[in-house]
Amino acid sequence: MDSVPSTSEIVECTDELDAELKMAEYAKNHQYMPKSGNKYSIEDDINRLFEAIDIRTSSRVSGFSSEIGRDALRKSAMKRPVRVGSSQASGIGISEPVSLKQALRGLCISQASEMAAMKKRLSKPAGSSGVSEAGTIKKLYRAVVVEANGSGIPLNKGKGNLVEISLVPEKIMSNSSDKMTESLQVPNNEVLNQNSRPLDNATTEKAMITRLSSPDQIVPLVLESESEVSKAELKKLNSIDSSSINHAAEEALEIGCSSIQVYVENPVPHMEPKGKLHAESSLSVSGAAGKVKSVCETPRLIKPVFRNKSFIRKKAKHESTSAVSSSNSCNGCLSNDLGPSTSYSDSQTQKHASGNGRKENMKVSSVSSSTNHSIEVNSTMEGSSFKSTLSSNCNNKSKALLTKADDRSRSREKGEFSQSSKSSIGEYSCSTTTSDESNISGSSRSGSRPHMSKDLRWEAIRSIQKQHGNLSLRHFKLLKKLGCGDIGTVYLAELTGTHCLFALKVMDNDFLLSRKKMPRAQTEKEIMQMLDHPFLPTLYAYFATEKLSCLLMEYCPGGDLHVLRQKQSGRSFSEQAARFYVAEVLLALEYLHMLGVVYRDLKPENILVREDGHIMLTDFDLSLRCAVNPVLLKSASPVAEPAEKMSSPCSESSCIEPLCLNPSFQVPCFTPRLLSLASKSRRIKSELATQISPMPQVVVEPTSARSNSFVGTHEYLAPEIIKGEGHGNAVDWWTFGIFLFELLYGRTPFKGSGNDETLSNVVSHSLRFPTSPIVSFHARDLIRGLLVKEPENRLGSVKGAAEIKQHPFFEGLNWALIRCAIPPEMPRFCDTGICVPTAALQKKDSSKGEELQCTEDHMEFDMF
Ligand SMILES: Nc1ncnc2c1ncn2[C@@H]1O[C@H](COP(=O)(O)OP(=O)(O)OP(=O)(O)O)[C@@H](O)[C@H]1O
Repeated sequence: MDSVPSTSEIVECTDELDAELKMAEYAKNHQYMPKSGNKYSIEDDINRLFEAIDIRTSSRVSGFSSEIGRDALRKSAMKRPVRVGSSQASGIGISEPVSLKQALRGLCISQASEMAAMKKRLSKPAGSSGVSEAGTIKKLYRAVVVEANGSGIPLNKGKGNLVEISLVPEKIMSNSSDKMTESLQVPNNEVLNQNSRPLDNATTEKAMITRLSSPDQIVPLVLESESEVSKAELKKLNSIDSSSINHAAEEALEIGCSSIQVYVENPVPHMEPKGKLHAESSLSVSGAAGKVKSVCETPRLIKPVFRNKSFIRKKAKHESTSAVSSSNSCNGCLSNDLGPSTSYSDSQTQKHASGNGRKENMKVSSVSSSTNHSIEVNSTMEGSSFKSTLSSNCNNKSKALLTKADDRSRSREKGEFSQSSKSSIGEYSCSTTTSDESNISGSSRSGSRPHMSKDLRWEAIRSIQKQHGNLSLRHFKLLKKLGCGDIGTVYLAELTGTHCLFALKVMDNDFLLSRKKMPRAQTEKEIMQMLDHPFLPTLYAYFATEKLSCLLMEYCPGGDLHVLRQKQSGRSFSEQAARFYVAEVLLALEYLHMLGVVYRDLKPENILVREDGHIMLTDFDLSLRCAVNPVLLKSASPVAEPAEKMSSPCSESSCIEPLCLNPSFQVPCFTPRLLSLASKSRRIKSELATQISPMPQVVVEPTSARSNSFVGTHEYLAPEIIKGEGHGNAVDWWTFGIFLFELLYGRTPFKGSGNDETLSNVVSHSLRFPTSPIVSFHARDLIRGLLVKEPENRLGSVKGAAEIKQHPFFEGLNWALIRCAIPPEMPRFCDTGICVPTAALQKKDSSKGEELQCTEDHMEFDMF
């Protein structure tokens, strides 16, 4: 296991750069030194940033410099490439031959601006805001520096109005391993009837959260020794705060779990299988069904509106969105119906004919499930996890579905619903790079999450906080169970009185502690706190009681890609559809890598489909946190960039077609079209490339991250993980290759008859493509590049996502606007049962009787 330095390292081997840097250094020393102690100009900042990313020196300097200003700059520089990456992702790369300094200025200018703004704020008299100077500095410092105090406790406990900026984690999570013998389970059937049981404490019934004990569930195991998980970890988990992330431990004691209000009918009989876990609960899950009338309104696509719009049920005032700004659109307040709007109009979506205030009954039935097991090498455990279910919200009537978690039941749903035998290997050991578990830079404040800043759910949360203080479980109505994973159960929850819907992940602290899964829960929480990306979930709040820890997340109603794939003809996606999904996943992975997160558990089951048809990559408890350092590389393949640009079908600079690449330099767009032959095209591209000075490329990939953990999913495990050779970021590119393969061919390439055979195949079998369906050369070529067994030769291992994005398979794709592209498929709520005619539904229900019976044999209850 290699150790990874936590320092920034910029690699640039050209003399030109040396000269530039020397010039910058000279300029810094002779001209740009600030005249006074605190009067810095932007130019100064730029030069300081030069210094901060100095190739030679920074590589030798500790990443934890005690010199705050320098450290902040370095971290800013580290953060900066995230934006650069975004811009690359947006196809807004530097396209003209400019000097290195110009290029770096371009890269650093906003950093400098930020610094200038900060300094301005710093120079503000402390008294003006009533805050001490020290406090102000502390806040500002916090805003740009990832804390590494090891405690996980931010300097400011989120009480101020500090806008925090998520930055790159400096260190990897501490070595930890999970040896689990049991996982959370789910109830088979539950009915949460809002209507018949009005929300008040008098009528609140206890709900039970059950855990199934599925023989198929294999649990994460411990490969490496780990320090004992203790109460201290729980404390740490709960101690992290940020504005709307509430720490309600104290409050929890006050309110207890009885504050969870769930309306149920006919509680499920208490089953007590072997290895059961019992606990008194304040939640109850019922097996009987209330009924929800539902009207399916097929989504009418006018213009894709990105996120936010459908999880708030209250009628909202119109908010227009444009293609470009749609990601910020908040169409959140909808009707009083349960669930999201089905209209995709950018301007009229919020006008939902809802049954104003009318309460609905929900019928929760098991329809779809997918296995998503965790595996442990040294020990196995029973259990199973759930796949997403869809609670739909067609205008007046809705029927929510509940998935259940038994493999046997899944197998019986074959043909119609998802069935996945893929299991996540959850060994949680560790890594290499120095890690500071307290590096939590994220904040749940909407202000620090630009792409979600207009989301009305933030407002709803704030309003509750204003009225009641901290957010806690008592503020939510749990509408139905969405699924159950290794570390928690996810519910569809409504913030009472706001009509805002969320996915609420509830974790049992005792369970986490006893199963040594607390580190996983903490990892997930810490990672989610950092996220602010259209294809990654937003964490609205975290709160905890003595018994429970809760993550309040964005609700994603469209099921997962595994389920969706099963529904395709031939059980595989068309190439166009696959390209769309993998492209969005690629952007999500790129972003995660920039944050120092190696995802490690990519598979269709972990990719949820939003209401708008775009994806959301979830599940970070097996991810690896590590140091990531911006690296400046001189382009080794000057052809690549121009090639991408040459591939554009359109030269209109104003073109905003998502699938149209907008060339940023003047090349006649017809040229490559006229020279359609590949060889001619390549030659032209090559010639053009020589006319363009290749620019150094900033790469922000955790290329040196190493871990020996045995983590992943059998069919998706990279050879280096299986061989125990230690792994790094390249594992995500391997899994990305398997993922693309599965989407296109409907199966994974190395699957054997059993897990052992699968692992053996991964290591020793060469890649073979099925003859059917027909898949293009480019797609196969990309898969081939990704499924290279030696990680160092694998596509993406050096330059990360940037390398992969340049592959011809993605030719013509506008990365910047893919979030506005029309998805291959819009979630059809009917598919999940919401609009299924009664007769059909009854048929489904009766067909599930046997399955439920089987499931119950392995059911155990864990009452929170
Ligand atoms: N934000 C969400 N919106 C809708 N459904 C969700 C959301 N998050 C999770 N789910 C559903 O809940 C299920 C359980 O999720 P969870 O993340 O707890 O477990 P998992 O995905 O099985 O992974 P793991 O066991 O590794 O934690 C998922 O499979 C998914 O179906």
